[in-house]
Amino acid sequence: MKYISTRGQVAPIGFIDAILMGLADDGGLLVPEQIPQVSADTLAQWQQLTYSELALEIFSLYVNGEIPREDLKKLVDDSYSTFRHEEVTPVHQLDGSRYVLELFHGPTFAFKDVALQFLGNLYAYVSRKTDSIIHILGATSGDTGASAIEGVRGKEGIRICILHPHQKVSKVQELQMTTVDDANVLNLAVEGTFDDCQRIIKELFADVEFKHKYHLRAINSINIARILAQTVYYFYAYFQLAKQGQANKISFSVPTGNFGDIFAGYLAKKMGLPVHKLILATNENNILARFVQEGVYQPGDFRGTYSPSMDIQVASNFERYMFYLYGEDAAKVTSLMAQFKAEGSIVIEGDVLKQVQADFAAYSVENEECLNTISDYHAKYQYLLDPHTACGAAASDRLAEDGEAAVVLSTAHPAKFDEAIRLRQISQTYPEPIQALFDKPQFQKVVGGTNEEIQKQLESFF
Ligand SMILES: Cc1ncc(COP(=O)(O)O)c(C=O)c1O
Ligand SMILES: N[C@@H](CCOP(=O)(O)O)C(=O)O
Repeated sequence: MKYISTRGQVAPIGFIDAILMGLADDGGLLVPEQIPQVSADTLAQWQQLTYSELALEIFSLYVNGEIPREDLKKLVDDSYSTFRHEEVTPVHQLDGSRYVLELFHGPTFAFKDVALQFLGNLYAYVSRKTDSIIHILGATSGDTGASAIEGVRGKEGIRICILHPHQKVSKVQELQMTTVDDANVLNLAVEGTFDDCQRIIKELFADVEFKHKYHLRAINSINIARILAQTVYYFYAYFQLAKQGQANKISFSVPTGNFGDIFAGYLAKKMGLPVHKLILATNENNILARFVQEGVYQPGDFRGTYSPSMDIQVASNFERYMFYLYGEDAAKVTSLMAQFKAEGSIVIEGDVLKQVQADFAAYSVENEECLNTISDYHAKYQYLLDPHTACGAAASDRLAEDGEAAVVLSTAHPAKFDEAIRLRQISQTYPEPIQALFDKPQFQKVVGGTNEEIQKQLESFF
């Protein structure tokens, strides 16, 4: 298995090189040269596996022997032993057709832990085996940062710098990142939005000389390892429902911002997982929902919402989807991305738009509807949704079809977003690790949003 760039200007590289490269050196995103196909027989065999066993099988398809199987098994076992639930990502049934796939049982109470516990251990492994310097640079709207820091804090040979939008993440998210006192962690609070943070890091990664000089590595979903690790829970959830005889028509509703999580579902489907429908749920920052509905990909005005981790306009993984939508035509992707840079929009129509609408259904959830969904589910199912998951649930309810088993991906624990929950007079008890954060000192630098300023910070930290 080799990895190629969506822009076609990187010679095929192996798994470890792809992880280390992060953003492709030609500015594109890395994808597998061929998507491995999983047969019906293999699916049947995988159905009885534990989460870790399943992850090992799926990763093996992509690692292709570059990491000995026993080492890969240890990496996987170590990564998922930190989860509080023995099933890692359990499926919770709400009623006869509604399910919640709980992805928040990892150390930082968000779905990011599923991939970032693994990627943190993988980086430590690669650093030991290949003597590579690992200097991680990431951007976060709140969850990736906390989770990535947790994955590598205190690890020898690794340093991590995370940019987050100053005062635009929840209090718990901010505390999770900034109360970490390990010397290998630097938190920069940027005066701007998540899109500013993401643009800055992408521009720094695209400066290949700077990237190589400072050994910059990615932990965002531009790194293909993130996507691969996130495919596993789609398979796992499918198997849990199949055991209940619910495998005929399964839809997944995915709270979406950077398009990484739902792209992992798309990849799982391309591998052969029988997914009926992928529902793309956005908040009021609804560029992606508008794209699916109307074929226009064009950022609107930034909206601060109750689901701040999805307050994203320009979605990283959109480019990976374009690559497959246009039949793996790297030249077409390159020209579309150049057009987006120059004109600020991409418009598609006709059969291509029909294909998008066959691949995804989409719905954007307004602030009030998000809160209503939290109240409704709490009253009806005695189940507390976080506001991101509530967007997924609202979209799922809106687009559900008869005879469908509807799985909503629960991407965060409600305790991370108590600001929104309190607006509906619902009180919750914080889990102990979250409560403990409020007594700790914080470490962060507030910085302006210019590349030069960030570059200077990195030069003195790395
Ligand atoms: C809680 C939560 N839900 C949903 C999302 C959106 O996921 P993605 O960016 O992969 O689309 C994020 C951020 O990534 C998040 O932190
Ligand atoms: N919502 C994310 C934004 C970054 O997304 P990623 O999946 O590319 O890391 C966050 O919480 O930081």
